Amino acid sequence: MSGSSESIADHKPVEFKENTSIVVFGASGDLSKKKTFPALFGLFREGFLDPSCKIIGYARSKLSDEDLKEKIKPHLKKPNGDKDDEKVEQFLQLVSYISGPYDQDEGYHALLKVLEEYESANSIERPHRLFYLALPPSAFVSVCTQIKKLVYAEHGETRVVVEKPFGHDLQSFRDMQKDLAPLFREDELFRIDHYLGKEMVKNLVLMRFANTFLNAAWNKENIENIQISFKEPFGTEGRGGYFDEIGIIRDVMQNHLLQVLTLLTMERPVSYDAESIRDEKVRVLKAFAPIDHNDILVGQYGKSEDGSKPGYLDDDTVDPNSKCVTFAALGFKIQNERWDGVPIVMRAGKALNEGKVEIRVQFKGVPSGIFSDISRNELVMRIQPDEAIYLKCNSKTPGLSTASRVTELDLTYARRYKNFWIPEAYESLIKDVMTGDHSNFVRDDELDVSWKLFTPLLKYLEGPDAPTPEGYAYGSRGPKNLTQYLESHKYAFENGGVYQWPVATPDMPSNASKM
Ligand SMILES: NC(=O)C1=CN([C@@H]2O[C@H](COP(=O)(O)OP(=O)(O)OC[C@H]3O[C@@H](n4cnc5c(N)ncnc54)[C@H](OP(=O)(O)O)[C@@H]3O)[C@@H](O)[C@H]2O)C=CC1
Ligand SMILES: O=C1O[C@H](COP(=O)(O)O)[C@@H](O)[C@H](O)[C@H]1O
Repeated sequence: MSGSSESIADHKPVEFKENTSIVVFGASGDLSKKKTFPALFGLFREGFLDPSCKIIGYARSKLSDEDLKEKIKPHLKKPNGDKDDEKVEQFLQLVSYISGPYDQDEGYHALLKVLEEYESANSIERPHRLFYLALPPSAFVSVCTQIKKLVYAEHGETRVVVEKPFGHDLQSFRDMQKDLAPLFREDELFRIDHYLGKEMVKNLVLMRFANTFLNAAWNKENIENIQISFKEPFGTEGRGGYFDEIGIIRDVMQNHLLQVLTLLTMERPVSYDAESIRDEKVRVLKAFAPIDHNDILVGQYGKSEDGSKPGYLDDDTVDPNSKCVTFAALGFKIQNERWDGVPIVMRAGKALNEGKVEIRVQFKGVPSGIFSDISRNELVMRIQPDEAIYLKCNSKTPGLSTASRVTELDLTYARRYKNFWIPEAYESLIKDVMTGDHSNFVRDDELDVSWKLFTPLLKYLEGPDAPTPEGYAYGSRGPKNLTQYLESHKYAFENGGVYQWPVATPDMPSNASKM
């Protein structure tokens, strides 16, 4: 493992602008169509992808250039969903397709020919080649081996982007890393975790370290508990067979949510550069206590209450006795000076009552005395949908009443920032690859520590003593024991859960806490 600041810092990144070819492996697939090409289009539309670039789709499927263009075209839209036909046509001019195998030389010879033709036609001496692997992980090593052997830019710059999953557990991650590490320098590899490209996740470092009031209170003395929650309103419909081997913990917790948690809990990096940030993320991860198998709540969804939505086990591709976890709440403890004793809950579920990803930081209550039954402050950072940060605080009810009530300091992006382009996660991350900025990509040693943390839990949940997941109805909040689980981690549901965000007008002053 490299994991060292020197290896990347020593190599000053060049920006990929002109002289750039982008090869999308797995171009016939789902990710390419829905995310990779639309993100390249978004960057092109916004002027961040040089019109002199060449974009080549590569996959085994026998497609023509036109077939690929037809496949991706419906997904090339403006952020508001409108079409921009002129821009789409200009973008598609840059795109072509090569059909070839992933593990044999022939397709790569054809690819090299196209790359060299483009580079010589444009008198490019130091080519920039970006290879994006929108492929299942089983193909990563063959493709990377062939890239290195046949299309690596010997006299220019090569960057390789790989998608999660980075292994299935600690051993498989290490095996994959052992195969990939000799091929590329760590600064040439970009491991995408698309949550790191989300606007609110990118805001965490700034919010925490550029605001004295937050920074000063960000510790066990002031924070009662932390929750990171991921809710999706749909099940694994049609993907059950795939999901059965993965489960919700591998799908979003070991990667996306853990990234959020490390950014939320790490110490102040010495600078904003990629290695300083990633060093701190690794440092805090090493302070995580092993996940306690008795401090988890796992669930699997059944049919919706009205019977209209199928349960997880109704999928024909799923083993009828599967104990696959589609909902999990996990308790974390960080054993360092800042966080010792603060309960942290990460929870994620499919087929829930809504789609939402958010962070909740609940502060300690104020001393009793002048107030009775006053709510805690709670900072909510909503990652999606509709980015927002709001701080629930106590304030006098306006008017004659002196009663306290919960209100909020509210930064809702859509209200605060008008006509502002907030890039999609993949747009933002591909832009980072072009500039050579690794801050929002996952380093090898981060993965090693995170797999070390999660592998024992996964082995337990997939082993002979695995608990049977608690059932919950499709479209519900999750397992019935969730509320009790959260309360046992010191989460206080204020006013019995009456508070709704946002509430603009005080309508129930009689219910508010008395001073
Ligand atoms: N889809 C999504 O929204 C997300 C996907 N990812 C990750 O991105 C990667 C690609 O995902 P996705 O596009 O959904 O995957 P697909 O299953 O659509 O595969 C992409 C392409 O890879 C080729 N392929 C499929 N199976 C194999 C195989 N066993 N061996 C070699 N090639 C194969 C196929 O192209 P052909 O046969 O033409 O060569 C296919 O079109 C995966 O690692 C996935 O985990 C990450 C986040 C979200
Ligand atoms: O990686 C994955 O993430 C998506 C959720 O991503 P989001 O950007 O839509 O929040 C999840 O649906 C999928 O199962 C998982 O593989």
